[in-house]
Amino acid sequence: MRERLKKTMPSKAHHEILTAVGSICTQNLLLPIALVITVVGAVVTALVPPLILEKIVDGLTAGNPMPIVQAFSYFGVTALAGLLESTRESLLIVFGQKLTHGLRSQMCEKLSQLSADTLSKMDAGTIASRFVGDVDTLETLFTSGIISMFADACTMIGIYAVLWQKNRGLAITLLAILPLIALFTRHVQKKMLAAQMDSRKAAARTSGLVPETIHCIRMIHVFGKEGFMRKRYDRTLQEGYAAMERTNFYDALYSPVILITDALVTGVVMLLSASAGPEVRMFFGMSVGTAVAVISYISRIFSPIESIGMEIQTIQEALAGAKRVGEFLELPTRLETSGEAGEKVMTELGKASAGTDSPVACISLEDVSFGYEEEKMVLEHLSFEIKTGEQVTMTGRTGAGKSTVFKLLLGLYRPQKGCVKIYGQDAYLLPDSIRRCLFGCVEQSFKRVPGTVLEQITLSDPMISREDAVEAAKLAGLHEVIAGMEQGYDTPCTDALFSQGQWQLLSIARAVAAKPSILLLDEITANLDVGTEQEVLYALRRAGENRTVVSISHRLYEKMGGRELVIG
Ligand SMILES: Nc1ncnc2c1ncn2[C@@H]1O[C@H](COP(=O)(O)OP(=O)(O)OP(=O)(O)O)[C@@H](O)[C@H]1O
Repeated sequence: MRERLKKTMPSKAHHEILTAVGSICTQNLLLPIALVITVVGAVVTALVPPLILEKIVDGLTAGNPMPIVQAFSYFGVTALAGLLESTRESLLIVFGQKLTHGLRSQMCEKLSQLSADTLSKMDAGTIASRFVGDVDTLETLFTSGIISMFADACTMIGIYAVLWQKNRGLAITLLAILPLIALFTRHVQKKMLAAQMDSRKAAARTSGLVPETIHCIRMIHVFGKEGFMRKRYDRTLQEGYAAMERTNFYDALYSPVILITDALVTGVVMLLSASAGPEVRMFFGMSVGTAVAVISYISRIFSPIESIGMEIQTIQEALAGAKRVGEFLELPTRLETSGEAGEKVMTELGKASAGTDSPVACISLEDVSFGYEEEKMVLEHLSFEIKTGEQVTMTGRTGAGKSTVFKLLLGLYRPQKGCVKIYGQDAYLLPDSIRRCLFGCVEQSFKRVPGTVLEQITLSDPMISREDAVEAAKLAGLHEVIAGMEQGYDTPCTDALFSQGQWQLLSIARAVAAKPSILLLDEITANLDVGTEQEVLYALRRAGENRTVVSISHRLYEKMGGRELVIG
């Protein structure tokens, strides 16, 4: 199994998972200790009842009276074995829950550390399936998979040791059969892994289609693409069913083969033990009591093998999920941010707002070259400076990289060459808290978050008070509209609440609520008619006072005023 684990998981992903599980175990140290005690205890106590039964039956066949103490101890040990087993199951559930909770917390932390570059290459469905299905299968790997398999292996070894003492002929027969069963098990294991991997891939594709469909639902209806989408769903679902059927086939094949072998071995051993030949009896002969115990043990040695077959399926499925969680945990994170750079920016910002002359430009790009992919550069050798309080409009052909410049200013990406500086510090290294004080962004369309109108403006940031939000809405010219609603700022936000222009005003309110010193405006009037555009421009003029404003606009340069900066 370890070999399989190595083959199916790249070593670094493997290491990430083991580290995560290790730290969860260390935080809840008592739990794994109690688990080991109950697992071993359940295995040992389960071995004892057939031995007591053997003594009772041998005594009875010798004509002795029923030994009450032995009868009670038989029931007592059987009850204890059951109790330990159910305690083990309960502890496994608690352990599994701690594991999923701990893993999801670590994954959430990882998600917040991922760079925009990494995130933009992943689709929402893939990330969601890592957090939901894959983590659940990882829980199964440790609870119903590895731990159960360990318990079953201990049971098998224990039973084999007892059988070796009781009936050497049977022990040797089993020794000959077990490698064949192991080979058969391994064959089934390989086939199942392949089917499970296909099944998980198909499941991930199907779950990725759901958010994609919701995102594009209007376009799908407008262009009548329902049939096309249905066929895509059908295709991935069919792939999933086919892979699942292959898994079910091997699952259905495995159990009967093991059960038939169990029956055959029991029958043959009983026939041989009843054989008249003294050589055969030397190996297979036994008392009636031993025969009762041996029958009980034979069925018990086969049932863990059968369970191991079931556990193979669980482990195969879980390994595929574990591999994906491990790959997620090893994704490259953003570079560490620098508190020192943040402090320096705040000092310069203080000087700038006090009107003190500073040699440091608010924004500077120094010979910047950047491409989302190494071989396809979007910006090459770009240099410019923007001073505090300047109003700059970036123009240039479509695809020249204007929006990309914004992403670099926001520190979402780092250029391959050159440096992007905000008040003299590398934009990529600025802590998020500083970035929120520095930048307010307005995009072409408003990105609504679940919640009230107030939450659209504050984004639940504890640093932005209700008063700040109201002030921001007044500046954007939207206060009267919001105040006129029945629940005012506490109105739950829906798509129908505002018109296109009003959404953009709300976007301006969101951008200025944290009182940033720089406003970044990306084609914010692109979707508006002339009347609404005018209204948004008035709001922008108010919002832009005493701020550095950098806007992207194909057609508004004349209306926005300020300096033109041609990109590309
Ligand atoms: N996340 C991304 N991954 C890969 N390539 C991207 C990504 N975002 C943008 N690009 C590419 O970068 C180039 C510049 O895009 P960008 O949006 O910066 O241009 P733009 O000047 O703002 O264009 P427009 O005026 O049409 O909005 C385009 O070729 C685009 O395909």
